[in-house]
Amino acid sequence: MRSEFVVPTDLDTATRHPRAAAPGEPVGEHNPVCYGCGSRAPHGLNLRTIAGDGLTVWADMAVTPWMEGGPGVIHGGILSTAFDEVMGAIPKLLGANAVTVHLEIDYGKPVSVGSTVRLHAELLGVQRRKIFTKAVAHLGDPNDSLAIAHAVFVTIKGREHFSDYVENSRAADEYRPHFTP
Ligand SMILES: CCCCCCCC/C=C\CCCCCCCC(=O)SCCNC(=O)CCNC(=O)[C@H](O)C(C)(C)COP(=O)(O)OP(=O)(O)OC[C@H]1O[C@@H](n2cnc3c(N)ncnc32)[C@H](O)[C@@H]1OP(=O)(O)O
Repeated sequence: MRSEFVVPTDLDTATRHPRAAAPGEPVGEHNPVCYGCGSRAPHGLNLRTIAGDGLTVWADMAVTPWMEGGPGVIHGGILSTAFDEVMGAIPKLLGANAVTVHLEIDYGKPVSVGSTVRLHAELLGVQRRKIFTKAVAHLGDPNDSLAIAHAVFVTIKGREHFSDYVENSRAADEYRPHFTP
């Protein structure tokens, strides 16, 4: 599948954080009301991302009727969200808080409503605050991909980054104590 994503050659060393989720364990939600991973997000994807070996993660997503775009197939934006979410778990394996600055998707085949898609993401490299990732969506054979995604995440200081927005959160009452000086 065609992709023009470029990863720098002068990468930093990247290692798994000693307290990162062990392989086979859930990486955990970064916000309980997150549209992608939040267990309390009423209309969300509720994705449960699992740590893989090394700097990899995976998640399964059942493609349900509300996800429809073209007749009988998933909307590309939903798949894009799922990719963003799963690749967004890679910084957590590094012990970092990070947000997406760049996301691109190559859609290779339609994804049927009723199927269960596996999304498998890996770290491509780290350079300063930038974290480069790749993910593949497939139905069981990673070599037979439905779509491929690439993303760049940039590390942030969570408290500073979200302080102007936290009052808009559904969970503002829970967050507010962490943001009060
Ligand atoms: C105690 C309680 C605390 C609780 C806290 C909660 C913890 C939760 C933690 C984590 C939540 C994760 C949530 C994930 C949700 C799923 C993923 C999403 O949907 S994320 C939403 C969409 N993304 C955004 O809203 C980002 C918007 N962008 C920004 O805010 C800024 O761009 C920011 C802060 C990320 C960077 O801005 P700068 O001013 O700090 O830094 P500059 O210098 O511009 O960029 C740093 C490096 O990144 C490169 N960069 C920037 N944009 C790039 C791009 N589009 N493509 C490639 N590289 C880019 C730059 O070239 C620079 O690289 P060089 O080191 O100089 O080489």
